Amino acid sequence: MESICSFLVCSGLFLAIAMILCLKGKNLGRRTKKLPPGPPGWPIIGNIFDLGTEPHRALQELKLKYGPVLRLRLGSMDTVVIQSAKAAAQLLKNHDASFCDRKPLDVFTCHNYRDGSLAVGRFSPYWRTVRRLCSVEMMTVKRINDTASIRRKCIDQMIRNIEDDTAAANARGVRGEFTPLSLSNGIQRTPNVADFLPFLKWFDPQGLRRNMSRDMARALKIVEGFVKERLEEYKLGNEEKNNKDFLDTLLEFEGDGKDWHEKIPYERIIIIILEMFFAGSETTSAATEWAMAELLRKPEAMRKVKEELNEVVGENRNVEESDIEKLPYLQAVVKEALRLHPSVPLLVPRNTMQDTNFMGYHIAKDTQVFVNAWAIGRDPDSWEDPLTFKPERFLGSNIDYKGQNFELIPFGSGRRICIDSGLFFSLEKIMWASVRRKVLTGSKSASLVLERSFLGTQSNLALSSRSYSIALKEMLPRRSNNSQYVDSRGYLRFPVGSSPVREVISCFRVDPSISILSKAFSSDRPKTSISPSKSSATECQLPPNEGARRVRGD
Ligand code: HEM
Repeated sequence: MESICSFLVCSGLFLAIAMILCLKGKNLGRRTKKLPPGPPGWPIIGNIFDLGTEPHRALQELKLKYGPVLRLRLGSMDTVVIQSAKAAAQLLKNHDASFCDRKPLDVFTCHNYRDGSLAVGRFSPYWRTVRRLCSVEMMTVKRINDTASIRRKCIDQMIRNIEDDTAAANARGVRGEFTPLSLSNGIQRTPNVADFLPFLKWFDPQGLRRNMSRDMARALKIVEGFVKERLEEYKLGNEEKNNKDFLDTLLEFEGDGKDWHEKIPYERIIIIILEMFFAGSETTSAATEWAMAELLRKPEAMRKVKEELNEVVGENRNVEESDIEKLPYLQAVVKEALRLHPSVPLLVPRNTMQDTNFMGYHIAKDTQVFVNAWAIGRDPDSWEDPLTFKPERFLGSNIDYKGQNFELIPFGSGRRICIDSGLFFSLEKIMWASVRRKVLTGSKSASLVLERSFLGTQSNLALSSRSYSIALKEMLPRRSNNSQYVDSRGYLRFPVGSSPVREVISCFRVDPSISILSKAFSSDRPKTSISPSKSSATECQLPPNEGARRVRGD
């Protein structure tokens, strides 16, 4: 008996010593490997507070001290931040295969969203399959061109809706707000501490998973309606064989014999379609608003845009998408706005697939990676006079945002680059078509409030009944240049007759279906002081096949 006891004690001691040695060895290993520099962190929380309320800015400041490759510990999550064009090229070109995974975030576990998602899903055979389907079946020049007239129609419809909503709000003497999809509000505006401190996941301390679950359920239900209608059409034999769209492709897909060998599950198809809505709506509207805001601040650039439009398009017709090639200044404005205000300043965080030697530093598997596209777009090493809005810098330059020029990466680069920059361009073009239209006259007006959020350039659009004004915190340090437009609160203001702000608002919703979604989301939001007007109410009660037609784009 005694010998058994001493055997157990000895074994226990031996195991404990072995474990301690093992842990020490691991730490020693980490210490002997060169890690990127970074600020010291607090116990448990690490560097969470170093991010501040505007992480892209805080990180840019840290770059001054620690250089373009920075290491942070956010709770238990090792994080690396890339902040120069050179380092981004190394990461997204030379080491893309090691960094093309996404970090699984807690809110995306709701309704198994992550399993069906392209944008936040893990790098996997499923991801490869859906990505390929998007490139081959959706984001083709032909598909985008074929749907030009639909976008035109949608924009016209939106202008009407906005007019109705504004009129209704004015009649009631209230302020109306058009808020972006709350689905992404929830995700993007607030960092989730449960991602950094996994033991908090159970408690969901900020209620983010709960809110996401609620909003996601509603969104998925709406999109499921589209899918069901299409399946009904199949049953009735009403589908148009020659005019297949992306939803048809997803429903009919039966595997590619390579990465995926079966049909895509119904639940995942719904997630993919939903994702196309919200990945493309706020990004595009934020980019549009920033471009307009910069132009409003730069009357000279605005004048040039108008002159170019008048010259190429003339007074009497709307801009067509085919005009875009002949509008180099307009294209330069779009690039310049995206340089200064990338819609997703830190891109979508990557996750390291394996231990990697990156620019002489050891980056361990499962490290989260931010690429600060915002800081890179303002880096004096890449850009002359980086803080000035100067579209001319792109005239005669080959620099583009398609992922090959790492000083300009608002759409990312590499395997996980945004699936679209062509459609965005088409939408921008439509925006400019609206710019050309005469702004409504009269005493009614609106205020456009752009607020930075966690990721930096999410915006809130608000309509009021006094005058057009724009509050751009980003621009306030430079507001003295525009004193004639600055009010006592530091808001930039523009008289109704001279401002195309209303037209920008008309572009805020990319598609009526998105409008339906966002109205569904915002209807019970406490800050929303405008209730759906007659027009939006009508829109929410679509006839049975209307939703499906809209997704397809009839
Ligand atoms: C101004 C417009 C847009 C901007 C600035 C933008 C920006 C981005 C960025 C920064 C990423 C992450 C790239 C990376 O990790 O390297 C991304 C990914 C993505 N975007 Fe966009 N985007 C825009 C429009 C759109 C549109 C219109 C759609 C769809 C219709 C879309 C769908 C997606 C999807 C599905 C992904 C995930 C790709 C993947 O992980 O494989 N985006 N976008």
